[in-house]
Amino acid sequence: MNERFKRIHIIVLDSVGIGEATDAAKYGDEGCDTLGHTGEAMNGLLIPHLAKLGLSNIRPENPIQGVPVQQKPFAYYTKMHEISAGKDSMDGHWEMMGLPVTTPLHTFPNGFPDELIGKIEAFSGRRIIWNKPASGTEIIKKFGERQMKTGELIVYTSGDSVLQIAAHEAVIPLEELYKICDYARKLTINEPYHLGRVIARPYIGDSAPTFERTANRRDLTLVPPKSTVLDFLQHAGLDTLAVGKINDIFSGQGISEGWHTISNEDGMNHFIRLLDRDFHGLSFTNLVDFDAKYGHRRQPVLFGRALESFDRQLGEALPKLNANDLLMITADHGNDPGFRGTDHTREFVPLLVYSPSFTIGRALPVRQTFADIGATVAANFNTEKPEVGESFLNALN
Ligand SMILES: O=P(O)(O)O[C@H]1O[C@H](CO)[C@@H](O)[C@H]1O
Ligand SMILES: [Mn+2]
Ligand SMILES: [Mn+2]
Repeated sequence: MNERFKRIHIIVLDSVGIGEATDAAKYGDEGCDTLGHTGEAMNGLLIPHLAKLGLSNIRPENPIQGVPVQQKPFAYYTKMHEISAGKDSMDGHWEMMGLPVTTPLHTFPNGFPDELIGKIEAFSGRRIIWNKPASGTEIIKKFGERQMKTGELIVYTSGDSVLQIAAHEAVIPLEELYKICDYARKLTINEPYHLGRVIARPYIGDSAPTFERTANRRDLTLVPPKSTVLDFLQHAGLDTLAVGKINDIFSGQGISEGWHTISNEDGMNHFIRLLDRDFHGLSFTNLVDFDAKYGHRRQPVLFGRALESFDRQLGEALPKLNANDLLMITADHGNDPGFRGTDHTREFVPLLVYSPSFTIGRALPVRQTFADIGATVAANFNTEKPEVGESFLNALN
């Protein structure tokens, strides 16, 4: 096979956007800027490896605080528009793999219809409480102790297309929670629901102040309705290795091996171990703590510290890359911890593209869709091409 890189690695910094998208107003998100506001809250971010790759070069007119614009960046750098009709993880990741989500998924700002709730109650034999938007950590503080007594299911949603069920692990065993979520998933695939995800949200603890969500979270997405670049790679006999929630996001489609992780640190350790493995194809890693632990919680300083920790681990990973490796660092949407509300924000996402085979990095034109990533991967491995997306492989010298 005549290919440029033997291994391509994509790392998705979940929700690390780089400033409002041109269509941010449509989402009520004017003024959002995840990286900018995080840099300000930190009085400067200490992320020397991302800096050297050229993170601030993406917007030299408004550099991220603490991240100097480089004279000689190591990576090709740019930002990407999202064309999907939503700003959730599924939209972002599917689009990266050549399948933008053009029919908007439905959201339920007033809660789910009685018909659906009734069916889940009948199936589970448990009553449902709340059934409105909420922050997941707040809702277990509010209703967790009650759930421990009654065994009711806490159902909540958000600005995303999600139905989430919070359940204390000692009251509603994991296996039972997963079964209920599976059932809810089947009911909500088609119209009138067309829901992006059902998420199992288990937690532990004795009382409200000690409640803690566990890594047994499971995201049940939709099966991609068409093949993605992951499928094309798999059909071509290449490895498609998924770290973190990638496997869930694609419902396992086109993924040869997948591993759940418990934290960003665990995800990066896993990625670093994969670099020691002689595989042929794609590694695809999602680091969700930025989003789940800090973005939705609107904690800019903790968000910033998580970026600094990531950067330290990136420093361990970079020397393990060789000339046959291509690394792309990007994000799936924004989630500005300095913004109002608790939802994702419609932003440009950064794209840093690095290989030790490059002599120097340069600016790439702003990408019109995240699908350019998938198109580039497909071009590199000479597989079937996605319908959407333009490869930038030839721009990399
Ligand atoms: O508040 P928590 O439970 O973290 O939920 C958040 O996580 C969901 C999935 O990313 C989002 O839709 C938002 O609701
Ligand atoms: Mn996400
Ligand atoms: Mn999120």
